Amino acid sequence: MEGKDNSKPELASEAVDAIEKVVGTYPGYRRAHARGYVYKGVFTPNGKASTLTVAAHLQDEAVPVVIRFSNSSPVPSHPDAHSPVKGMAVKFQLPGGGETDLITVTIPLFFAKTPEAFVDIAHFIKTAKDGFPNLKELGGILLKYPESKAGLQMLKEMRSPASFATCQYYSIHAFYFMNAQGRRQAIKYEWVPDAGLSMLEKKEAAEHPEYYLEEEMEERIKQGPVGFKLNIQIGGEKDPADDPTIAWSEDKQAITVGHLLITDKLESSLDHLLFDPTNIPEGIECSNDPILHFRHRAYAVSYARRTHGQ
Ligand code: HEM
Repeated sequence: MEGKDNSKPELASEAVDAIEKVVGTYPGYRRAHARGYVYKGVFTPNGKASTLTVAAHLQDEAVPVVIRFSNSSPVPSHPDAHSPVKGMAVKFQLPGGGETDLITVTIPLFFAKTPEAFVDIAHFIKTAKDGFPNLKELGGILLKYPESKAGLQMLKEMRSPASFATCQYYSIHAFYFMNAQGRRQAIKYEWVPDAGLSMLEKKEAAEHPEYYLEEEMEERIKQGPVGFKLNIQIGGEKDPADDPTIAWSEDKQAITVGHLLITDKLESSLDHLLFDPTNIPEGIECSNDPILHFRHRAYAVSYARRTHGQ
């Protein structure tokens, strides 16, 4: 796939090495978002995306999905409250065969604009507490990468959620929808929880059991399926499609294109699934965001290591 990621081939391994250098190596685990729980469910599109894209899972047929909720920390034993940013990775089975992935997190911005900046920032981290970088140390980096300020500030202010089911999740990156006439439209994705938003104060989260989010989901699913709306934000002329450090203007209406129901937990958090943000079907294209394309390579490095006993 042609992308705007022109970074040197070895940078993907360097990025994963840099994470391992800060936090250590945990064989068999993902090098980021190490602790996660896998569920299954059904996604039902409502047809509203069909004028914008021919993507098969966004037409009118419900499709099976696998969902992995995760803590963003690269340390699998890290308590839930210590890594407030959460991930939601969804694998859709396409009608007619094949799969596509949509990976989202509870923060709308990323702190690095390029793969080189990500690796440089990772090298800048000299100490970590509980496996997490000391954000105060990152002050110097803002002089070099002023565009990182908004993302780092947001990271600092994040609170842990009451539940994986009470967060809004963002794709951060833009993608292009392509319709039957070949028209291209930049979009971003958001999962909006049926249960509404609910976050915990820092002190409150620290008083919860270490892995309260797994237990909470277990109880919640016993009461019935957990739902999310899939919304798309339509990019305007002033919304950059290739820069993950800049949020799109909030003033436009999101369009709901479908609904997800999560029904059951699947076995094993130490799963061998690979979610790849560039794994997209006909009718969707990656934007030129270099981080988006770089993730394809970095995730392959992490996947190869964790599935080969490293
Ligand atoms: C330079 C930028 C980034 C690097 C180097 C990076 C690195 C990684 C790595 C190594 C993994 C583990 C992959 C695996 O073993 O399967 C991972 C997982 C993940 N990343 Fe990133 N990441 C980056 C940016 C992002 C961004 C912008 C998002 C926002 C959506 C994101 C969200 C996630 C999520 C949700 C997972 C867990 C996926 C799963 O459940 O399998 N990452 N990342």
